[in-house]
Amino acid sequence: MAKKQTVLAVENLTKKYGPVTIVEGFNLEIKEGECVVLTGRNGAGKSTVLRCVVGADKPDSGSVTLLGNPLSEVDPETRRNVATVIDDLDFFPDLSVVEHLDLLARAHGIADPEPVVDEVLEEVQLVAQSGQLPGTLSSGQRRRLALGTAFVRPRRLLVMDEPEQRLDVEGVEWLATRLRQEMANGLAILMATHEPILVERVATRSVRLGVDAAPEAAK
Ligand SMILES: Nc1ncnc2c1ncn2[C@@H]1O[C@H](COP(=O)(O)OP(=O)(O)OP(=O)(O)O)[C@@H](O)[C@H]1O
Repeated sequence: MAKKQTVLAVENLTKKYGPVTIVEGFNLEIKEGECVVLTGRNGAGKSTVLRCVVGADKPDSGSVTLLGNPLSEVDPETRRNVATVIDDLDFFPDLSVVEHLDLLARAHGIADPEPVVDEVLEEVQLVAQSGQLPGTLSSGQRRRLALGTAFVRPRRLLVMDEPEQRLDVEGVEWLATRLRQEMANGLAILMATHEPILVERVATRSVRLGVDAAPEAAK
């Protein structure tokens, strides 16, 4: 069997805010088809790690490597392999749901986005809302749109911060199933979550951050 490629490697990452050390000496490796879940109490540093991984925040020391290239230096082609669902507030206010998905797909080189956009709209259950502007969606529908944007574009690594937020029970079940499919297709996933269903059904490994952190058994 072919050896699985390492998609993300984090080595010895340390991040401080002012004098306070939030994350110290953090290491992580995620290969294709694996999902690592970050758990821990509020303020433990989960989002901080994710922000450093996607380049939204700069670590004080340590390195983040994506598909073998240092994240700080990676070319746009490599960066395009990272899909993120960190926030669902930064939509274009004047673009409809379907226009958002279409734009995202085209921006990432999908020449004929219609089939994948239609499929994702169906899956995130926003067909009836496809012509609406983001500001008119319910909070759960906005989260569904944010998740949809990750699935209309090419991706090797998916980074998500509490993707379960504002999803209904069926939505969380759908997400768990969808993420398992993505892993079967070789996607690497890193997510922070407080949702036990995602930890139990999706995680290959969970890593607990913070002062109460204790090593957790690999599943
Ligand atoms: N820009 C910042 N300036 C100062 N402190 C910050 C900043 N961003 C985060 N922190 C602090 O870093 C710590 C970790 O925050 P982080 O958002 O990573 O936690 P988290 O584990 O994601 O928490 P939650 O489960 O509540 O989402 C917190 O104590 C927070 O107050």
